[in-house]
Amino acid sequence: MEKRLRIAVQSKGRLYDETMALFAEAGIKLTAVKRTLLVPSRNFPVEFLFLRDDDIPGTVADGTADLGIVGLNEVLEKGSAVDVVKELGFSRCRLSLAIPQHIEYNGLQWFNGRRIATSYPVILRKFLNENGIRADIHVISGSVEIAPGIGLADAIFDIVSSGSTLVSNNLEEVHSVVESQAVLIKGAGVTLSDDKAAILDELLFRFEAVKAAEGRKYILMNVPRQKLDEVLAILPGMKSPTVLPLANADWCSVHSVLDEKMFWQIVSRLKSAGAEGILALDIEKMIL
Ligand SMILES: Nc1ncnc2c1ncn2[C@@H]1O[C@H](COP(=O)(O)OP(=O)(O)OP(=O)(O)O)[C@@H](O)[C@H]1O
Ligand SMILES: O=P(O)(O)OC[C@H]1O[C@H](OP(=O)(O)OP(=O)(O)O)[C@H](O)[C@@H]1O
Ligand SMILES: [Mg+2]
Repeated sequence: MEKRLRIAVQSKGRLYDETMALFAEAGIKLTAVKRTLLVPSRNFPVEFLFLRDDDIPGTVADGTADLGIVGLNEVLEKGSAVDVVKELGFSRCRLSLAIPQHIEYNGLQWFNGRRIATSYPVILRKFLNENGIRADIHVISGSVEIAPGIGLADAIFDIVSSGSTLVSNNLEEVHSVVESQAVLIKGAGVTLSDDKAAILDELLFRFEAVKAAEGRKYILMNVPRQKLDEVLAILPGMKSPTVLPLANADWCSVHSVLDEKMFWQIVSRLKSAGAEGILALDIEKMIL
């Protein structure tokens, strides 16, 4: 039987969409089986094991899945024997301590003797121990941010991203403990078979190509030959911009790749230097 790399992914929730989008951009398609736990790809030797995110680190650690995609926060909380193979750059958030607004906060000592509600007791306990804080940890599995408002706790330790959940619950972030993002994990110290290692290499190669293209634009413009040097001096090309002749010999077409942010910084300079018909196109993949 053909070897497939088994990857545990979240079945639904915040990680699901971006995880599936990453595989789609990497050209990896699923067979159209809905509501199945184990779904093979129809064009790449992987199969997806759809799970709740809490179960992903353990499933990878015990070898049921070869790889997993999960938030680093869950990896740290579960303490499972897994290694991070690659940081994937999405679902960025942090685990932070937050207290009711308008409380006079005098630093971490404030937490001494307080009750802190959280779904991440392991990470919190470790942090408190390291900082010599003795506090009560009250474990709840969801809606942590309402705990202070209903008198269940004095403070919370929870996921923060934009901070809007805290604001709408009259809470203030006072200390960020862990930065998290989605990560690709494998069993700690596990050596994959040659077949599976080759599939993982190809997967990582494709993820790199997708990532390299993110935030980059392919730009094209028409430039009078006389102004070519001036325009080229403005462009920070990957290596060197491509210059192509046009039907009108006085003009040429200049192509380059640049950061989207950079595009806005230089577009008016390119125009003033004589460039016309400037186009900026999305890049789907980029192999460096
Ligand atoms: N607001 C946010 N912004 C960015 N990333 C987030 C945010 N909230 C959570 N995450 C990340 O996404 C992961 C999954 O969040 P989600 O809310 O889907 O988890 P869940 O409710 O525990 O899901 P499951 O049903 O699979 O157990 C979190 O562990 C965290 O890494
Ligand atoms: O800082 P913010 O941008 O507001 O994000 C933080 C919130 O996002 C997550 O909840 P989510 O929205 O996934 O809802 P949930 O409580 O159902 O998990 C997390 O549990 C926080 O409450
Ligand atoms: Mg969960």
